[in-house]
Amino acid sequence: MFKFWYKEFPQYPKDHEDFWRTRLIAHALLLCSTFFAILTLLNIIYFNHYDIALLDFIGLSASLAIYVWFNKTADVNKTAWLVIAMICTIVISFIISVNGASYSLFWATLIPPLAFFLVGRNWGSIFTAITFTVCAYIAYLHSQQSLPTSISIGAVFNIVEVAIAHILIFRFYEKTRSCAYANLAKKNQEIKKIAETDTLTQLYNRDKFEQYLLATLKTQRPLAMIMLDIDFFKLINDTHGHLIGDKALVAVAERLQQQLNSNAFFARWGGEEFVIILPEQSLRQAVDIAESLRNCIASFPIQGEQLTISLGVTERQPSDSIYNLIERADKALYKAKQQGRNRVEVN
Ligand SMILES: Nc1nc2c(ncn2[C@@H]2O[C@H](COP(=O)(O)OP(=O)(O)OP(=O)(O)O)[C@@H](O)[C@H]2O)c(=O)[nH]1
Repeated sequence: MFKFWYKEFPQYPKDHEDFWRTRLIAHALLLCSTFFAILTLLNIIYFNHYDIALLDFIGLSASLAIYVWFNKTADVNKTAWLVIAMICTIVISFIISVNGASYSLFWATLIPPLAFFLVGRNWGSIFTAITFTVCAYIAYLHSQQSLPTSISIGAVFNIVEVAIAHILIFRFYEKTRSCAYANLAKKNQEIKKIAETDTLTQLYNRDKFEQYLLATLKTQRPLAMIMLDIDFFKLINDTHGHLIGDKALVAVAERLQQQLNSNAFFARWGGEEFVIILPEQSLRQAVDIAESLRNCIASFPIQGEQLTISLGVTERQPSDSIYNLIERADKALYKAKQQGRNRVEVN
């Protein structure tokens, strides 16, 4: 039973902004259902108020239906709206049904924290204003009609002041919370980018490449891989120095990137070696792409030197692990180097 109510939503992990919202929705719906179930039974068995029992039963069915829908769709935003609308209706109808008895007005104080957290600061302000306006209006009617449980006109002003204070405090609180989450999400994005990017070329780095390849291999879809290396790169460093060598590496990476289409996953393997994953491509197609890459480097000088690259190509076999695949591409590259460089070889 509790597993059902406290279902984990994998799309909202602990560091996700909506993690605690999913918890609050589950708790609110659990409380509403329990509350309505008890009231339905009490009204049938103890008070014999069948019409009120029917309303409570409708409340019970609504909270259960919302929960089932929430479990199915995991749509936090829409469910948050349904929950806050339901709870506001319950609170307002309770206040009206007991003709604004002073104890009932305290229940209105539940609305600001719930509404601000569930539907944000603008709608939170509106829900709070509506609920407290109803309270103030009822208090005002009492003062006009001089009912036995009459609330003074001063109480009306107090309710309005409390409403404004609630709105201001909860707006501030909600703004602080949402800004903190937005900053955290931005920083997490930046850290993720740094962790997966090669600082020199701005391509993906080897860690990211291995993660990507591992995930792609799990899909059982065809793919081809190219491993390439700049020929005699040591000479560039020795002749022009490492800074020019760095510039040449960046220029090679940019030129190759321009040649590849957006489906290709291009990463720096390390040093002057690069790797490319070509999803949904056969060996034949990958060899054509490798030839076009070889050509685009060999056609124009870079940093005043005519560079060339050697490339090894392989395609995925059904039983491949990440290591088999890399090993075959590496062997093909070794063959290209052995056979004279500036060429494409297959394994
Ligand atoms: N400038 C610069 N050089 C690098 C970088 N990473 C590796 N290298 C250099 O790349 C060179 C690679 O040399 P080798 O492994 O001997 O290979 P090569 O000279 O390219 O010869 P072949 O691969 O056999 O064609 C070394 O001089 C490394 O210092 C880098 O980030 N920047």
